[in-house]
Amino acid sequence: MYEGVNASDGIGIGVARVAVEPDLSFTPHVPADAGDEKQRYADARAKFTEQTNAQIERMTKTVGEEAAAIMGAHIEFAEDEGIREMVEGSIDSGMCAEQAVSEAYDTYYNMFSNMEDELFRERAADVADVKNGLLADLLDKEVVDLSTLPENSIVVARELTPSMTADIDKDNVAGIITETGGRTSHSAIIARALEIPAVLSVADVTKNIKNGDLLVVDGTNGNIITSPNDHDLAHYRAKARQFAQDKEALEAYRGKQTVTGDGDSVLLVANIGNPDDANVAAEHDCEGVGLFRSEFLFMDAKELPTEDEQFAAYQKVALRMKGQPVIIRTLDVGGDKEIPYLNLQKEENPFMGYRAVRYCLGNPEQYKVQLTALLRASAFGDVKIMVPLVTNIDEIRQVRSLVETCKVELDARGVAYNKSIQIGTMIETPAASLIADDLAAECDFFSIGTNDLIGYTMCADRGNSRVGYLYEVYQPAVLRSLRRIIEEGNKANIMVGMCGEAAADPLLIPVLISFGLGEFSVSAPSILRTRRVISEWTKAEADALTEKVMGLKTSTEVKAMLQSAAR
Ligand SMILES: C=C(OP(=O)(O)O)C(=O)O
Repeated sequence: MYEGVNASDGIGIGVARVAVEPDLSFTPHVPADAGDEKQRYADARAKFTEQTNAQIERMTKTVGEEAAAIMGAHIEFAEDEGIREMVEGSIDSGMCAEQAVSEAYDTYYNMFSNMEDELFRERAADVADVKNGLLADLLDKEVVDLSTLPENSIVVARELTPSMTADIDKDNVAGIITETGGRTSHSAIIARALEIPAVLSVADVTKNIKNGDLLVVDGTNGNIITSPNDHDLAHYRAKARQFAQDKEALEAYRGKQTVTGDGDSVLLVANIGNPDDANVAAEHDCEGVGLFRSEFLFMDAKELPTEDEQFAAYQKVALRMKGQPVIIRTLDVGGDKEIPYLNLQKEENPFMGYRAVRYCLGNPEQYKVQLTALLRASAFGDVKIMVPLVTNIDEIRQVRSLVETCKVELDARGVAYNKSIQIGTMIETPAASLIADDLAAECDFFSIGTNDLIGYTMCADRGNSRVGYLYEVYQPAVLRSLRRIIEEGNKANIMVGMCGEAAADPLLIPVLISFGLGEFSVSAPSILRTRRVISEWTKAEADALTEKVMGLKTSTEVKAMLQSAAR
């Protein structure tokens, strides 16, 4: 049995599929027969093309034709006549197919990556992908394709990136295990959004678990059971049934208003990462979107999305939410979110570095493209702009000034937008918490990003399990910060929401009700459960518990008291 971070609830029983990069090393040799060697190369090309065509077909259904078309370039490079002649020439002169393919594609890779034109430079990545694909076929190595997994697969990976999950077939994935990441890492957020049980931060799991191993993933408790016996299987099957029944019982909260036990309304909205997630959120009965992580649009692209591309994505969400609020966070790049084509310098301490609003304000022309797209989308719904990683008033003022410039430009273009679009800030740094009173005077709303706020307050990385005992929302320092932010926002009469994962923590919800949180933004699958927990607490009960909790001195005491009070 392995223990890890319980990142996404539920029980998954299935067979391991270890998604590691295959070892594509080979020993160059002189083939006995050049004709046979050319045939191996031809077979590898045919197999690669067939696999890529199948992938294009699947992606067309899941992510649309445009995104799927990108894969077409892979077929072009696999079948390119110039490259083919080069490979076959090398085979004729005595090279094995692996070496001939490797050298030919390396030549093209170097040629593309040294070109002036950015578009051509980007082709270099396609060339490298095709080389690896052909080598994998020649060496008979399996590349795990997450879109074609057999039923009841448990994906075992070092980490789960947004691009890996772009075409994941969630119906066939029974569980996820990764070597890195905590409850608020992006692997965890993705797993919860897909409602796949997940256990993260299990060291060396890609080495210790083998393809085909039978596994149980207990995402609720953070356990992985290897080689389960009949007794284990019966036990976990019963737990899985119970989990499904509990989920079914939550259906009673569908279509209901979100109110506390004594009838006070709060807003219950969803966190999303792409426009299609808005459909999922609506299916889970959200009351709007409290956080659209726009950086996922940028991370899934090969170059900066244009104004029209961004507008189309934001407009889609605005239309889907039919007038309900849609808070879109501007590009939150940096830290753990890398966007290779932005070519950001490597930094000693990326979480403290040139990221999020700092990067955006440092690249105002690029930022204006996003702000303009957001303004245009505001003509189609209640779109609000949210700024990440704010630490001082100047940043909010500069964003406001850029938004005003974009408005003038849109007026000149005769394009419609909401003239009084709201601009708010994430509160996710201790600095923002300490100046929450001043920020409240300059912002239309707050949304507390507890994922980062906990990390920055406690100086503890959310993905580092060795400091996991510090990375706790129940730490008194964090709770005092939350109380202060909510109080200052409420004093200024602006909406105060929370889009960090803590908003869906059933133990913390009474404390948040007592502090006066007005909006809970949670992952789509957490919506009904959060509505139920909110309905279980009256303000007076929440206040009584919170008064006791705020008198405690340690996170352990706080958690124990909240657990003993849980309904
Ligand atoms: C919601 C947050 O942002 P991220 O996308 O970094 O988790 C947060 O920090 O709470």
